[in-house]
Amino acid sequence: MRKPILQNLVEMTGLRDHLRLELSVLSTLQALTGIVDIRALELFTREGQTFVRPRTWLEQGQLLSSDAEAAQDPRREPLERRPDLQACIASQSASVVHVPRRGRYVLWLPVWMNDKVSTCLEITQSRAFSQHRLDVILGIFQVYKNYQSLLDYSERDALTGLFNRKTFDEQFARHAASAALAQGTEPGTPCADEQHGPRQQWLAVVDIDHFKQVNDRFGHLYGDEVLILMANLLRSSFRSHDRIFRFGGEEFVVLLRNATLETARKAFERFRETVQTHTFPQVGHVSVSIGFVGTSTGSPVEILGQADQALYFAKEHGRNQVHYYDDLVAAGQLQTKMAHDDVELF
Ligand SMILES: Nc1nc2c(ncn2[C@@H]2O[C@H](COP(=O)(O)OP(=O)(O)OP(=O)(O)O)[C@@H](O)[C@H]2O)c(=O)[nH]1
Repeated sequence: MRKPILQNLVEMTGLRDHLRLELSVLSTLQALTGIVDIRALELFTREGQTFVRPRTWLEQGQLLSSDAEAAQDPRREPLERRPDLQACIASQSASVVHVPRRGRYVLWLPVWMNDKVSTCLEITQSRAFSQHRLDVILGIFQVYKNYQSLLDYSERDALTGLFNRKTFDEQFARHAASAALAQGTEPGTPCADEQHGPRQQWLAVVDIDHFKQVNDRFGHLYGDEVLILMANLLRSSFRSHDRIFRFGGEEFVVLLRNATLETARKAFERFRETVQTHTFPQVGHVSVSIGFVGTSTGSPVEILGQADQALYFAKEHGRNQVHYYDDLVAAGQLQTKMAHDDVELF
């Protein structure tokens, strides 16, 4: 028996995860009669080009989702190959009914958030969309969008707009659990790249040097400004599928995905230099210290602890430096620390 729409909406707003929320709105819409296909398309940019891929889709009556990296998805295609969809996004419309082809009517619902679209729902019917049908769909879509933005708000730090520490804890614990389950096949577990060594995910802790002095000399407002500008530098220095978090205070965490050690080392070093050469209004120059480590082995607590150890080494040895935990251990400059299961670091 079909569940009443209200029941579906109640379930939808009980969720705390974007992908599950997406599945839930699609299954709510799918329950309407006459829907022949339904998908959530993800839009993303790589090296200046916009791509689209199905992230959630209907297969033999079942909704399936992929949370694999969009840039690696074999079903991705440049948006320019879908001129109708491209025109729909460019028009910034709340919804567009596509001209029927082979007796199919398609409704696109782009999800606009902070002037950007990264998701577009696509609903296909064999009949034209009546006004009543559009009203029902748009009502459900509005509930979904409101709830998405609430969820997004709770995941971000109010000052910088970066993901907050709570989000890091959730995402990183999930990543570690899936890497441990997959044992060798999932992202997070190194995969060989003959020329440049294994690719994996890297975690860096980035901390502004002597930030207390910035506050003391220029005041808290200028301190806040430095944090906002630092967040912007982070956003522009790393790729869109890397994750950046404000950990609290003047500390940030970067998760660099699918990179070799040399790429990671260069990316963090480049960021350190970018900060060093940047002029912050009134404040002038500031620097950052960075400690990083691979995330393929160890529990989240251990991984974070290792990056922190490398960061503190940088702090103790002159600041404005990048250190890789394994290098320090190999050189005998750091001792490996055993994590205790009963110690909750985050
Ligand atoms: N303006 C501003 N300051 C903050 C915020 N959160 C934390 N701080 C300040 O950040 C400073 C951190 O100081 P410390 O932990 O001593 O570190 P530091 O001065 O950066 O020195 P090192 O890390 O050792 O290089 C403190 O003065 C905090 O008050 C914030 O949201 N805004």
